[in-house]
Amino acid sequence: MGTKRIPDELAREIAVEQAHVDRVHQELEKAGLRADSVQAEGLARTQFGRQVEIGDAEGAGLFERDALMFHAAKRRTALDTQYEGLVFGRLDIDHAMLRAAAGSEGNGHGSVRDASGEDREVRYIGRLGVRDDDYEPLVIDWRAPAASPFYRATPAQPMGVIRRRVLRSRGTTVIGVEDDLMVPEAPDDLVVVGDGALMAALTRSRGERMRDIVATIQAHQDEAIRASARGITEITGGPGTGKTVVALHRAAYLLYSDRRRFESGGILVVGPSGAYTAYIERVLPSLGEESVILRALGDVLDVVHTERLDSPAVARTKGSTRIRTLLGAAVRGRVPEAPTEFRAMVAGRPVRLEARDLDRVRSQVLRQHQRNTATAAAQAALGEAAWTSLGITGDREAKEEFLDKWEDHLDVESFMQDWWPQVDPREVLLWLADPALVRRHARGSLREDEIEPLAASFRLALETGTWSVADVALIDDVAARLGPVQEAPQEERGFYEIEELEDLSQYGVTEVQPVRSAARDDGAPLVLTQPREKLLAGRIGKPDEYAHVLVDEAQDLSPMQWRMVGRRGRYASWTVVGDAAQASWPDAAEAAAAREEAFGSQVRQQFHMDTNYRNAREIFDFAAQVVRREVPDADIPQAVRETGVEPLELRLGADVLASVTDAVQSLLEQVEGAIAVITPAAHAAALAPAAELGDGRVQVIDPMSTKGLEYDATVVVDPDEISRESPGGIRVLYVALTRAAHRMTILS
Ligand SMILES: Nc1ncnc2c1ncn2[C@@H]1O[C@H](COP(=O)(O)OP(=O)(O)OP(=O)(O)O)[C@@H](O)[C@H]1O
Repeated sequence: MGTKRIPDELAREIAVEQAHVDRVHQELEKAGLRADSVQAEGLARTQFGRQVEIGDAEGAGLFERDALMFHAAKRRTALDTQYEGLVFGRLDIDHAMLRAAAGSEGNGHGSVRDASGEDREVRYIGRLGVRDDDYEPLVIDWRAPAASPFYRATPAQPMGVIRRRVLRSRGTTVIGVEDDLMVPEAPDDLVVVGDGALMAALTRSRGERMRDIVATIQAHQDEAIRASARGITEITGGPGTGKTVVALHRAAYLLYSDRRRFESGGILVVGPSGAYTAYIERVLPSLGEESVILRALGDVLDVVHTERLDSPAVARTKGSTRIRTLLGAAVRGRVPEAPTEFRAMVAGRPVRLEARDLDRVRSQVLRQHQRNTATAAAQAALGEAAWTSLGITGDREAKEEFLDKWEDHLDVESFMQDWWPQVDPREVLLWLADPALVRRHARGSLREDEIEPLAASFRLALETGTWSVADVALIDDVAARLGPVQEAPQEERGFYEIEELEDLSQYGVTEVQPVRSAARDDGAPLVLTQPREKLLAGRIGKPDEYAHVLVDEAQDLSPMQWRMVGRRGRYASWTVVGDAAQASWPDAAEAAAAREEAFGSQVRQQFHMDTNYRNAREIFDFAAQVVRREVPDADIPQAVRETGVEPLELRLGADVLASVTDAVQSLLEQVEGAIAVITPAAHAAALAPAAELGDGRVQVIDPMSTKGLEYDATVVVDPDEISRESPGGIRVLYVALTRAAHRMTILS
């Protein structure tokens, strides 16, 4: 590790690095001017067919591409002003050392020759690759093979690296450097400053958003990031081991290594909550990648967005595959309010079909078709049944005439509209607000004590106009059974009319009343104020499919949620991140089975993370002790950082808000960043005002919503109640106790 030097020396080193960073930016400005004319062509080439060069840092195409990509990225995100510096690393490599180690001629990667010696090479590492007019690399993309020693070199295996330096910048200004020495003694011309970049990064205060770790990725993390894109990559490890951040860097790496496949096929990242997606949303843009889709479990469908959670018991009923019996029967059953009898004169013959006949036809059609795409099949089958009901045998001509008339008959057409309507999958769930219907369709697959609470949850949806997070997977399941809702021909016409009308704006017509969709039957304008309308807003299409699916906090997906995510990754490779000891889904075996089904028989590779980078050792020891009591086989990592401050255990007074306020006030003085008050539902209302403390630095949050998040400090309120209220029990408490980086106060 490095030794501290006098500030003068640090200033000189910073000035050296600043000169290089300036040069990179000058070059980029030039490249920017050039890129304007070639960008479109260059990007097109990247997407269609120059993949051969990727992975070869020497390839001219790579750098050309990178400069172009950078240009695009610059326009989109202004990497340097919003994030932490385009150039963040420097390697000083000694090729003689490398030759001695390998017994061969170096690795031949593109290099910047150092004037001080033939064998010395300086290599700069950055968020994207840039080269100068002579195609000399000024910065190498962190994902290129030539950047790999930056992450993999260790004093035991230096890979030719003498000194690894991390540059810290603000905007385009270098404000600090931190060195790690890979050889026992630095050569005289190499100054070593700082105590190592990792510790410096870990000690910093936490903001509202997760930061990338591109400057300090550790060797074992790098292996998972650069692992093969094929099959299923599982990343496990205890709290704070960097699973999430590693997985996100892996997404950026996959885009780099096979841009054509992953940009056009898409990468989907699924996380537990909206708070989680908001927390991680900066990481990929800070690496220059914006094409990844982030979705919380309540947001997987395009038209339903929800954060509302069911009670644990109802969520458990909805998450289990047992509910599929109910959903299947509901989809195959009668549409409530559909007519139960058909009567008409067809081809001069009186036809009468009773409920029994109608049911038989429906069952027969649904054995072979999805309801929403089977209207024609249902009408034809009904015609056959109608003819049979007349009891006429052997008269083929009469039958043909009858079926011809049947096809165009107005009574039949209007009957079909009521009997075989297009069904939105969400309506099926609303039918289940009736407990009698739930009981009938469940056919014993649900316990009696599950039925009324389940039905009540759909009545609650009808009252509030909101779905729950667990409902989303049910809607998706029903949608897969029903098939896509077919748009009525009139609606299509309405749609075109609107488009045509929109053209009128060119002629000065500014306000357009769309013909159909903006008016309800009673003529009132369509404003989604009715809960039912809110619940059914938008159209549920076919699920999008992705080339790669990344699931974080995978231990929490219910079996039904695995099926939902699985529908989006049927042809995908996967990265799956989780820690069983933090699970809130109680039935691990059932979830595992659903997960296996989603993965299919693809090859597996596994990576295990065992260093906790988040929690100070004192905080993590406390949490580990708690979880070990009930989960003896929990995967417990080693925390790397100490603060010398033990968690503070205090009594929760009768006035809970006063107790929490005192604790928060004290923490506000000790840390600079975000503080969370993690409270069970029982105290949530009383503690809401605590969010007003500390100028937006304090958040009051329930334990489940803290999954994947972290803070400088936390106040964990009533830990016993936290484990009592959740079916995950102590595991959820363990999550709550592992969110703080620097300070934790527990109010028992
Ligand atoms: N190599 C690294 N350099 C700097 N910081 C790191 C590194 N690895 C991890 N961290 C930091 O450690 C913290 C925990 O990382 P992360 O949230 O990815 O862990 P996790 O394993 O997903 O945790 P949990 O399971 O508790 O949600 C983050 O602040 C992350 O930035």
